[in-house]
Amino acid sequence: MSLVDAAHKAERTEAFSHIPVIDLSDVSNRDPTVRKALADTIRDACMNVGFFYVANHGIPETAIANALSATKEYFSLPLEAKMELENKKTPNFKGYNPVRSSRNDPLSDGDMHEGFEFGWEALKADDYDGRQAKDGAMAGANVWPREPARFREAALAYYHAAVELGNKLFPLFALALELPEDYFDDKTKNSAALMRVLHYPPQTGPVDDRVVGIGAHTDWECFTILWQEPATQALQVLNKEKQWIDAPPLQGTLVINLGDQFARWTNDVFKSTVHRAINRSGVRRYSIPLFFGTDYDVKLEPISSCVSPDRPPKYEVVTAGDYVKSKLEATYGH
Ligand SMILES: O=C(O)CCC(=O)C(=O)O
Ligand SMILES: [Fe+2]
Repeated sequence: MSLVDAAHKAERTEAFSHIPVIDLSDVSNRDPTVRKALADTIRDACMNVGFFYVANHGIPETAIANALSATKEYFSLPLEAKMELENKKTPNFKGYNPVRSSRNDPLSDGDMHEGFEFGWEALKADDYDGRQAKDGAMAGANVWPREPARFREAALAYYHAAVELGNKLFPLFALALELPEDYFDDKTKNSAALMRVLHYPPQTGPVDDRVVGIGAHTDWECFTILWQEPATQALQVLNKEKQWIDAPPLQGTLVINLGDQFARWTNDVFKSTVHRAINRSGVRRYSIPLFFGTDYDVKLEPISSCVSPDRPPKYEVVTAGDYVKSKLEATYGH
């Protein structure tokens, strides 16, 4: 069955009611049969849900624990200290955004979370490899808080581990789209990956739908690798019946969800699914998404096998950088 036929079939099947779990133990296995089987499972999730959990993802628990403890300490600083690096003062919104300053859902009254964002940077500052200089419209050096002193190193160590995982997933996404495994290699040379650490204060009592942790939105890049705090339900994913399906944290897993760049490349064969988060748990919640995009100069043109006479191109062609920049400006620039 062609990709387009498979997409049409998926669009006719029942709305999803749970998020699948995919075991990544074989992510580096070179056996073509094993890789094809893994890619098929990923393809089903990408066409039907746009979200899946990954188990045995290979990111060391210590990298997660260090990033989390530095994040908690950072967010516990006084607001004035955090506001020194407010993201509106930096090119392309690197740095800190306070509670209610972002609108992921343009119709909302501001997201009930604070965050801190940064992009690619070598772990050792003197290993600068020039990648940031290739970001064009999205250029903007990272900024780092003075306190806690270990924040930069802990956050970047996790960032690099997540980018490494992302680099292993691109060949499987290519295989799932019946493309050569190296199809995305020349489009992902500069690691256009943005990471955010997020803190959601608890919202108790009646919650106004216009002020939730993060309002209903799709992500903008190819895919997101999301770590969410154990034991705290907050993330919800919208199915085609407009039902919110809970995506609770599952022990030892990460969530992978597709974003708009993949939806545009694949003419919606891969789904960029709407989601939101609401923290009604009564305690603070933290999460760490890494948004892995294509290089900012790449044009988001539909892949030919995802277009047919009965599935004409759905999106106008834009470059990845212009797309992400316009979304950043709409989300923070008001
Ligand atoms: O915190 C979460 O679980 C979701 C975060 C998210 O959707 C985002 O930052 O785009
Ligand atoms: Fe998101």
